[in-house]
Amino acid sequence: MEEKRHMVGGISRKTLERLPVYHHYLEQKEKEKSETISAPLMAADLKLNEVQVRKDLAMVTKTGGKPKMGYQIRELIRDIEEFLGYHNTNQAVLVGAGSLGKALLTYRGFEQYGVEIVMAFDSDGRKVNTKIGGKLILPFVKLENLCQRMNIHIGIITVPAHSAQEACDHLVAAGVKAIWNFAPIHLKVPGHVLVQNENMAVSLAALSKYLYEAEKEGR
Ligand SMILES: NC(=O)c1ccc[n+]([C@@H]2O[C@H](COP(=O)([O-])OP(=O)(O)OC[C@H]3O[C@@H](n4cnc5c(N)ncnc54)[C@H](O)[C@@H]3O)[C@@H](O)[C@H]2O)c1
Repeated sequence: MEEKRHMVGGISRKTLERLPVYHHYLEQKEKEKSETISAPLMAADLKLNEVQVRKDLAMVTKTGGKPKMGYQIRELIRDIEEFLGYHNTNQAVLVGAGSLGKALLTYRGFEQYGVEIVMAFDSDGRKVNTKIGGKLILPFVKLENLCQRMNIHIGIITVPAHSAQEACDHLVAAGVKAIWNFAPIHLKVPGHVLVQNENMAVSLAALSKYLYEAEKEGR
């Protein structure tokens, strides 16, 4: 079961998490007017293992790299987008239109990754029927019915930790299959539902530890 949680559609989460990194890097290279890229250069720039990069790219691209020339950047970008489903737009709803929810609702970049937040739900009557980033905030009690009717498959949780499981249960009951969770809590979901946790504390802990070690070593 634990093993299954590390896999998404037969691919390891770690691999899946590297693909958007490659995508972003390649877009940057394209902006700099590069047309081709080699696996060793990508690996060195991204501080990754070269064999790993080659393996990941072999999984997403049909064309493969050419000796000396490497990969065509445009083709590689297109292949990664196709692999990750960036071209199929999935509608998402957000639960909890507070500070973080507001930031996500006003961010325009998610559509590039195939996700469109269509509306939000909140239990605070003062927020209901207002709009944030052009998206309507609806009463939490309407979540199940509306998500079911609209066939929504992605739910974003930005409520306080103590309300997150409740929000999650309603999303799952409404037919949501993938949850992007920002609340610092482990959510219990049925086996067919994928939870992607965004835990900023983990990233901050890594930064703190790095600085602590660097100070100890006098770097
Ligand atoms: N703000 C950040 O930068 C940040 C960063 C990392 C993680 N988080 C996490 O994200 C979550 C939200 O943080 P925030 O700072 O935006 O909080 P917030 O208090 O500003 O917003 C929470 C919102 O959720 C609503 N809400 C509460 N219970 C609800 C329920 N049962 N159903 C529907 N709506 C409900 C509230 O009315 C409020 O609008 C928290 O779990 C927090 O730990 C926040």
